[in-house]
Amino acid sequence: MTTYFNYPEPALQEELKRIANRICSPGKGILAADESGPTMGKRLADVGLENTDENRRKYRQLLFTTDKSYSNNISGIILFHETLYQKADDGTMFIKLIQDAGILAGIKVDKGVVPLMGTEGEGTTQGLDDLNTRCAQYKKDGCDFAKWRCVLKIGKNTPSYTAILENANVLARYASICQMNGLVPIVEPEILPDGDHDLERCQKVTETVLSFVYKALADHNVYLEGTLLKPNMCTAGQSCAKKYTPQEVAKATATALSRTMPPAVPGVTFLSGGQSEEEATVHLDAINKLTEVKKPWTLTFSFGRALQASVLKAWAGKDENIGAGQEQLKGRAKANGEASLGKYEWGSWKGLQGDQGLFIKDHAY
Ligand SMILES: O=P(O)(O)OC[C@H]1O[C@](O)(COP(=O)(O)O)[C@@H](O)[C@@H]1O
Repeated sequence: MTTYFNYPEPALQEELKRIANRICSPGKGILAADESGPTMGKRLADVGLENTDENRRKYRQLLFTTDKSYSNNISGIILFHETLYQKADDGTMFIKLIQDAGILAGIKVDKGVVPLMGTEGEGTTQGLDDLNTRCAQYKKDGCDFAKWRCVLKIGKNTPSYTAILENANVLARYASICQMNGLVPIVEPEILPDGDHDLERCQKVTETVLSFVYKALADHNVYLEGTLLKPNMCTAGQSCAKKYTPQEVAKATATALSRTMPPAVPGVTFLSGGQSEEEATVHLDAINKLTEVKKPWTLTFSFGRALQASVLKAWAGKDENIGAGQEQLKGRAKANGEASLGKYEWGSWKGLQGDQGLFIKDHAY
């Protein structure tokens, strides 16, 4: 084994670091609006709408025509391929609306989860084959960062060594291809909340998974200052009888990160993973308020469901409700922005969806 390797050229390092640090601007986080077609179909069905191109476009238009003040709390938006090339009613490209609001555009580049043979229902994420070409095009088309999601399951025998190793490696390979093309990779090894495991088990699995991820990133010469991590918060399984306080969740989460994640990484952008909107905000706030564990990174949000559930409910597919939906987006984004600074007053913005859980069983895809 040789220990010789190169980091990216200085100009590329600067570019990647600049993007990652901008996403981590104080009081800001990411709106994950990158739901794939089938996932968006479920969201639209919840408000009685058909999963058509036009309904998806109209919903995303609502998000991106929110008045620019939402950029006080949103530094980046993750898009799905289709959305990147869609336009508003007046012909303006969505990506232009996003950039004009001072927000960075990101793109989901994975192509979904496929089964891993010989495992107990585990999977890996595909999409590497043409990734280099796609990343080069996305950069040209205005994207500054990318996202790739892997899923791991907690069970008696899972996650298996096979799944942990394979998912860490595919994330590292994805990250290196993104960086070669000037895109900051958001590395997302999501440990699903399904199951009756307790908080400690989730913390231990998170520590193991993240230690493999950072070993793989090192093995692939990934430039850590130009990456972001999108992990699950450490919570007990959805069907665990024992309930934990936000402070306990915060301590488990911060401890798991402090044991595995290098300080060179600028930030953590948590996924919401089926928590209610308010629960995800309170947990993020508790993590930032915690003082007893070292946290040398920005700790913020990259929520999908927990930023959009109230928006969808307020909109309900009706033009006259567009403004009401946008108010929900601004309110929740502001609450999460405060939480990313540890300054959220719990319960001060319940939104329409508030405490209602957003859990989807086996949310592989
Ligand atoms: O199943 P899909 O369509 O890939 O969506 C998965 C979703 O999971 C996320 O990674 C995290 O979303 P949540 O915050 O709702 O857990 C989103 O970015 C993405 O939209």
